[in-house]
Amino acid sequence: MGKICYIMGKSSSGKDTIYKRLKERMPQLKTITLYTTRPVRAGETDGVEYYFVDEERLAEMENRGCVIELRAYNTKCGVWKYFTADDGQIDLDRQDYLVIGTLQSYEAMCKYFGEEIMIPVYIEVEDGLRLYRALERERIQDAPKYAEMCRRFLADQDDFSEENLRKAGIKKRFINEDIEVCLSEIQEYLQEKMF
Ligand SMILES: Nc1ncnc2c1ncn2[C@@H]1O[C@H](COP(=O)(O)OP(=O)(O)OP(=O)(O)O)[C@@H](O)[C@H]1O
Repeated sequence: MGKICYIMGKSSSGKDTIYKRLKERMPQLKTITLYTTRPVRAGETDGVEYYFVDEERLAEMENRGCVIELRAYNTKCGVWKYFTADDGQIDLDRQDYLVIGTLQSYEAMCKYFGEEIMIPVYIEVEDGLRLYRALERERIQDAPKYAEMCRRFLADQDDFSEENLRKAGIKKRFINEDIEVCLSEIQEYLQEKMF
C-alpha cells in the first residue's frame, strides 16, 4: 500500500521550499493537483497549478462524495475555496505521494484514507527566526502586505497550537534551521517509513 507524505508547518516555516526540494530529491513521489474556485491568474494553466472550477462543479463533486478536504478563505474578492478531490489522481495501490497542506487538511486526509497510510512531516522554526524570514520574504515583494503577514503569523499560533498538534497525533518535528540538514533528515525518515 502506498503512503502519503504530508508536509505541514506554520507560515514561513519553509514548507514550500522543502516541498519543492523534496520533489527533486525523491522524484518517485507523485504530487497531487488541488482544485480551487478562485479565478485563474495570468500565466496559470488549468490542471497545472490547480484545477480551476466554479461553485456549481464543486457542489456536484461534493454531492458525489469525492471532496476529501476543503478550505475556504474569505478574501477581498469573495470566498475562495481550495480542495482535494478523490478524482482518480490518487492510486495508493501503485504510488506514494508528496502533499503539502494544513493541519486540518492532514486530519481530513487521515479520516478519508486512514492514519496508517499518512506520514506527517511537521516543519518547525523558532518563532523569532520564522518572523525574520517572513519579513525578509515580504520586503522584496512589489507590494509588501505586512498586515497580512502578521495576521498569518498570529493565526498559525492557534492553528498549530500544541494541543492541536497533539490531537492530530503529530510527534516528530523537523527543525528547518539549515535547509540541507533538514532535507536530509526528512528524506532519511521518509525512506525508512516507506520501505
Ligand atoms: N533553512 C532556511 N534558511 C534560510 N531561509 C529559508 C530556509 N528555509 C526557507 N527559507 C526562506 O524562508 C522563507 C519562507 O519559506 P517558504 O516560503 O518555503 O515557507 P512556507 O512555510 O511555505 O510559507 P507560507 O506558508 O507562508 O507560504 C522563504 O523566503 C525561504 O526562501
